[in-house]
Amino acid sequence: MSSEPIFRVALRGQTIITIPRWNKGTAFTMEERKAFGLTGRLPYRVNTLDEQCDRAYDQLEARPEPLRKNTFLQSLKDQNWVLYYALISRHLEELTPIIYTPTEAEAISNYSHLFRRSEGLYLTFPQQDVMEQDFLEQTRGRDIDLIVCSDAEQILGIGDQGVGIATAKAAIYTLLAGVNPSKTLSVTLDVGTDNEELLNDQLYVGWPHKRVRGEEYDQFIDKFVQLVRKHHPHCLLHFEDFGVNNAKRLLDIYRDKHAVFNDDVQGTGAVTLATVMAAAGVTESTLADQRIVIYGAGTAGLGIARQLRDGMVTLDNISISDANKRFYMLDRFGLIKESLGPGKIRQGLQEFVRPDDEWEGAETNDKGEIGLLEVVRRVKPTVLIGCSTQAGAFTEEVVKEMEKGTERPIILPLSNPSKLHECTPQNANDWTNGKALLATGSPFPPCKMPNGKEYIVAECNNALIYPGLGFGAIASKSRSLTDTMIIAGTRRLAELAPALKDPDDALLPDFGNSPAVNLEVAVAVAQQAIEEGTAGVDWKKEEVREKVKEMQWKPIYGQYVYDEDGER
Ligand SMILES: NC(=O)c1ccc[n+]([C@@H]2O[C@H](COP(=O)([O-])OP(=O)(O)OC[C@H]3O[C@@H](n4cnc5c(N)ncnc54)[C@H](O)[C@@H]3O)[C@@H](O)[C@H]2O)c1
Ligand SMILES: O=C(O)C[C@H](O)C(=O)O
Ligand SMILES: [Mg+2]
Repeated sequence: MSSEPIFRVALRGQTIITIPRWNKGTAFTMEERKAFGLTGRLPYRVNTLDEQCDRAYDQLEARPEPLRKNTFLQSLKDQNWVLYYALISRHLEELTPIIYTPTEAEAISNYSHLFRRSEGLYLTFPQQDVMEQDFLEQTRGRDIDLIVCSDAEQILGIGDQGVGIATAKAAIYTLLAGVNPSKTLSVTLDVGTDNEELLNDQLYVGWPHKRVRGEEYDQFIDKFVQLVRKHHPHCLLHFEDFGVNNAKRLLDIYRDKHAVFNDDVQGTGAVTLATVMAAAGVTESTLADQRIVIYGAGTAGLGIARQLRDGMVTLDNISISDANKRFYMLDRFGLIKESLGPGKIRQGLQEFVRPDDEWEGAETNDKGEIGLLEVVRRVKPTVLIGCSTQAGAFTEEVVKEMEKGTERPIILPLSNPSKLHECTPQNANDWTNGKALLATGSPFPPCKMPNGKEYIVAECNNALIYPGLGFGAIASKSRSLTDTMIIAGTRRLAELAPALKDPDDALLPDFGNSPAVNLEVAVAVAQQAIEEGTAGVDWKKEEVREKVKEMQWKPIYGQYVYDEDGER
């Protein structure tokens, strides 16, 4: 007996082949073609999904530039979801960087010029009087598990792009965790842009207006969040690439009221904690043993600091104030120290401010600021993390200075896309004679070690964990995604680090294994949710894995039966 799922579908003819959720193209069987009025709409030959993947892959390979591949895959997604996800799943390591980081950054910065077809929901500030109608137009009667939203103010490291990103992040949830794409919604919250180039571009498709800020902005966001809460109280609401003054602030406002998740704060914090845990395993030290310098104290920098700090408190049993002392944060005014004053010390950073007397006699610039080299010289960090968007900030001098103070420097240049990395892994490897333990935000090829061997550079990108964190919460019908659920997922990821078996191996599992890794994370998160009473299911601990697996959407077609009362 076939285990193929059966779908009862109420659409026929031209309609069914133009809806990507239902379209099978040449894979509609002869029986389906007859039942759905398709015999004359398709050429004779019935293809398997494998054959369709081979054809699409050949077409893709005919396009040499990554951006053209991205455009091709975008149109495939507009035509046929199963084929799109099946194709990418079969070439995961090659094609994830095409639909996601780093190529997606290029696609987003060219969004208005590459624009072909709209995707998801666009909520625009001047049209907010019809926000609820627009929202219901796309969600009425739908069972929504996940909403990914962005106001596109700080897209990766490329800044204010007006519109973009939410759709790529949602696709990764499906690809790597198995979130059903028909139960997701990507939302662009268009509140304008301060990007002059876009404002002056006749072809810019977003609202050509300066960004709305302050109370008006907050009211707009609140109106949207209240709609989500009213119509889909159980869905996970994922915030992506909001600006530094909004990301953490909005998370704090809404996290007690709904299951919300900020990927740049929490996802980045989690994947970085797992990486540092694995590196500490290699150096046979604890988290609390580390001296950590974070260069770039914005959304990601603060999220990482807090997550690593909470990791020390939970896993190493030290007090919060002791843990805070392990951190040295730098931003555009150099080291974050007391005398910078509140104007330069952002909300949330107070816990990590260094006392001035600790820095007496330090080398400063003419404004009294203490730079990275001096901090590294004095602190002798064991961990150096970059999330500053400043390409090349980890210079040879800085890295060599770090190497003098620690045997295995843990260096994580996390700024995306690739061209914004604080240093290349190969440079860090060369400058430390192969001693550095490395992970980067975007994919990089392996480093050549001085002994001729290759060192695999782990990809410390939140995509290795956020799909699993989110799916764990969705599957267990959790009312919130708590810090303890995030720690549970992070610990599971850290346990899977290849470096724990072989210290010369990568600090994180390979991206090619990311679906299996995200499943492990989702199971750990769901188990934790059940244990702490956040979950809305009453599964026994030992059945969680099977239940989570059963809920995963897979890119296979299934069999269609025509039914007037069926799905649309
Ligand atoms: N690897 C990942 O998973 C991951 C996740 C999130 C963000 N990121 C990357 O991290 C970078 C920052 O993202 P964000 O959302 O935190 O942006 P952000 O704008 O909130 O933070 C960037 C910070 O860097 C600071 N900065 C700018 N110039 C500096 C300088 N010369 N010296 C020191 N600090 C400087 C800014 O003042 C700001 O505080 C981006 O490139 C983003 O792609 C990576
Ligand atoms: O999008 C990514 O690749 C990771 C992260 O969310 C970022 O903003 O850089
Ligand atoms: Mg992001």
